[in-house]
Amino acid sequence: MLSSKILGSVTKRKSFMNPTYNPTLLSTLMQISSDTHMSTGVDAVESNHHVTSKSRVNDLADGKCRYAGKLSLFKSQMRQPHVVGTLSPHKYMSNCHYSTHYADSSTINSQHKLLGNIPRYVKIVEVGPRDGLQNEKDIVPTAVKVELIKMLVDSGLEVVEATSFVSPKWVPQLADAKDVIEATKRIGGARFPVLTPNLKGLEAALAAGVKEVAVFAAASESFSQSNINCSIDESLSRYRDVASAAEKHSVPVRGYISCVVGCPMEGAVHPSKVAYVAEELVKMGCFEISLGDTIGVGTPGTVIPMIEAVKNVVPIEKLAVHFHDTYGQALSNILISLQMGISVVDSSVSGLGGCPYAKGATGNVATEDVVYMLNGLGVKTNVDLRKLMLAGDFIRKQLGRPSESKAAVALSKTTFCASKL
Ligand SMILES: CC(C)(COP(=O)([O-])OP(=O)([O-])OC[C@H]1O[C@@H](n2cnc3c(N)ncnc32)[C@H](O)[C@@H]1OP(=O)([O-])[O-])[C@@H](O)C(=O)NCCC(=O)NCCSC(=O)C[C@@](C)(O)CC(=O)[O-]
Repeated sequence: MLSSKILGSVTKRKSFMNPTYNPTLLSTLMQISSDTHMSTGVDAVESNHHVTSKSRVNDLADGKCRYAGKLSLFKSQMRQPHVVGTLSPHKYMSNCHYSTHYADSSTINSQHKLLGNIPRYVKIVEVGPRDGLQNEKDIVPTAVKVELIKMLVDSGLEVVEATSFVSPKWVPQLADAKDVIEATKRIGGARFPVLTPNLKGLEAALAAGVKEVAVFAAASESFSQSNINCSIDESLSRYRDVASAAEKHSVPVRGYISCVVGCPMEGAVHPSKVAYVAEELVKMGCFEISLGDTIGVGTPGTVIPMIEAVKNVVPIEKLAVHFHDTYGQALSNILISLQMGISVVDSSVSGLGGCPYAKGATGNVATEDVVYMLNGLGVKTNVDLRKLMLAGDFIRKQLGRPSESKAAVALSKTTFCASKL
């Protein structure tokens, strides 16, 4: 029902991109595209290209040939050089604005129809230092983890999941959890939750001075066994103990659910299984439930029914989404989740990540890509994309491989050199 409300017009329209059939939608898309490109264009450090583009948008807004005009503007912007600079702070920290301004009232109306439910503010939960680095082949030095966390906080992220108090035999990459937490006390300025799989983990986290924890269950039995060595119900019983002990220390507990649409061993996961675990986690006191597509197989077609099932038992305000991007579906899944009323998104700088117990799963959706999309939608995040990219650049250099963020790669590349044209 809801899925047909949200997706109905998409699936029914044959000529989606043809202005003859759907001028309003095309106009919306062109506006988003042109504004998004404009935001890239604003980064054209030494050129005034963006000024020209912006005034042309404004001129076109009241013109008769709106669709044709915007189409040609879009095309011309696609051809235009965007000298976006490199990540050297000198060039990159220029006068960039990654925001979107809508001038055209007709597009605002159509946007309202398509994007009306999207929240004005989205809280991003940065999971790179934990979810990202837990999966690295080589153990990342503590000092690098701490510098990364510092840079992420500096970019404006208000929640940075720092590490896990799990068995170092299972996840040796995070065996330095205590030292990382000690260092976060000097950083301040954000919340630094950690994962705790049992009372032992909680006790160690509390002793280290942690102020917020997360428990992690699964909607698939096989994944629960391979990730935490117990069944779903056994894990829920452990987490009840963790939650009640945490409550005594006034420490908030977040709940994760892995494999919300698919499991690497069992295949498709029924939404009712996710709803069951979500309800139990809320009953034990979790303030937020993060719905994890651990292996990144979801599409809006499977994510919508899953969220519908969960929101029947858990208020939507308590839900967060956590998408991996294995199949390139993460941003579309995030967009649909926002349309359904969710306003908390987990992501990982530079697209780091994967789960050591989910073979083949690639990283989380890149935080840079999420912020870029949200900026394009005019949704506030309080994250400075330039500074975030510096954090991404720092960690990718440390790891010795390129960023998985499409936005970061595009924005940091000099794709054309204006002087050569
Ligand atoms: C849950 C356990 C501990 C069970 O592991 P187990 O082997 O069944 O536990 P055990 O109670 O038999 O203990 C075995 C040993 O571990 C020790 N131990 C036991 N607990 C702890 C602890 N907290 N901290 C430190 N040490 C601990 C314990 O003391 C003992 O040490 P030994 O006596 O052999 O020397 C283990 O399976 C584990 O640590 N698993 C962690 C797995 C993990 O971290 N996975 C990745 C995070 S989840 C994820 O990434 C998904 C998510 C959240 O991002 C969302 C998504 O995308 O889906």
